[in-house]
Amino acid sequence: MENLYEKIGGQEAVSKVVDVFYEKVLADPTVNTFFTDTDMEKQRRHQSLFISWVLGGPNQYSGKSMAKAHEGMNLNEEHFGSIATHLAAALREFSVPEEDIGQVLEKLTTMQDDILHK
Ligand code: HEM
Repeated sequence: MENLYEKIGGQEAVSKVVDVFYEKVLADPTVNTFFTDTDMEKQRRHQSLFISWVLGGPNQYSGKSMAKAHEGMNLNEEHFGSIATHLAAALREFSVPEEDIGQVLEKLTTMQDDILHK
């Protein structure tokens, strides 16, 4: 991915995107029940570092692998679609061009097999 991380505005901007993303996730009954026992502050921190790396920024994520992080959740395509849609919508709110959003979604799709049915 050409450096979308820099284009968006670095770590600070990504953190704002992630805040908006989780507002949407927590308001969505399709997926919010998975997060009832989650420490959302830690989750936002990890997700910010992870998304930064996805966008072509520094690799500072030191959390679990995607398979490990979602182990025992038995997530399906619908769950994945909701999460991806909320991330796309959050990026859109920060005026990220559709073409760039498409690239992010493509990259997330490559992780689908690691995340689902675990
Ligand atoms: C695009 C797909 C996804 C990405 C990139 C992603 C990314 C992440 C990351 C980085 C973590 C943190 C792991 C850690 O702290 O070590 C995590 C944990 C988690 N994710 Fe995902 N995730 C995705 C899809 C989903 C879906 C579809 C769901 C459920 C609907 C979900 C629910 C959770 C939950 C509940 C946690 C654990 C929170 C806890 O430790 O309590 N994720 N995910």
